[in-house]
Amino acid sequence: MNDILAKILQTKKVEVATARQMRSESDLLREAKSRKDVRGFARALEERIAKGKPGVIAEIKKASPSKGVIRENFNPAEIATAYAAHGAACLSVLTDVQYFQGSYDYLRQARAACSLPVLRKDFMIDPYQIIHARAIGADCILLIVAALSLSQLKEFESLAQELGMDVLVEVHDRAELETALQLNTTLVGINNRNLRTFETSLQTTLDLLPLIPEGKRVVTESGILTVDDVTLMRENGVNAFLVGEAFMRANDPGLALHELFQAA
Ligand SMILES: O=C(O)c1ccccc1NCC(=O)[C@H](O)[C@H](O)COP(=O)(O)O
Repeated sequence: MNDILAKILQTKKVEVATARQMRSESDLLREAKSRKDVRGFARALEERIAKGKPGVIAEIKKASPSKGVIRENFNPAEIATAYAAHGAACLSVLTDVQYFQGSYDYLRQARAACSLPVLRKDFMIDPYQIIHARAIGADCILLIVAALSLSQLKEFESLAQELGMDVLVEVHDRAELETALQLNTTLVGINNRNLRTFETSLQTTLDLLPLIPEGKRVVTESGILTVDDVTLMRENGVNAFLVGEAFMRANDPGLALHELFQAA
């Protein structure tokens, strides 16, 4: 097994320790709290879905551990503008540098280019990163159950919500889902990709769906590549999607979004 997740989490520890030396948490918190520009992430998804449309979280990702470099011609502001013009509800921007070739600046640039709410897609292991997410403009953070204890999940969720952000809690199996359901957030991401083996199957979403209570919003994540994939999910009552690679490989990511979801 290639335990990339363990390696990523180790890198994050070093990253956070270094960042703390450069800037204190209390200083960063002042900046995060002074921003009054949170955009409602969950609300934007719900508004689309209430109109009978799919709620698409369109991802901006240059590279990934499973695929290497996905997109050479990479301009986050242009991509964000194209996604917004073609009906995305929200954006997801990878900010991890080492494994995804992401950047905080990419998040800033994408958010400044449109009015969509933005998910900071990263590996949260420390409150410092959550405060930092808001300081750079994020409207939502990702909490990966496989990476955190229940007490960390609850602490990080509270902090994010205090700062006005939404939380997308991500699971891959039944045990993780049981943990995730102990949080307040309505947004439950089912990652079809096993983060340790990279194996991706939409069956993961279909298997966990019946275990999700009313009031939660399921977001199917990873491996949505074709119109048939979207149709399968919609037929099973899944209305929120997080899609990266299918758009990032296209010449025109906005057009790719339109083509993938126009019939849905
Ligand atoms: O994408 C990877 O290789 C990966 C490896 C390890 C941890 C996370 C990883 N990806 C993050 C994601 O969850 C995806 O970027 C996101 O769900 C979109 O997936 P896709 O549409 O398949 O690009």
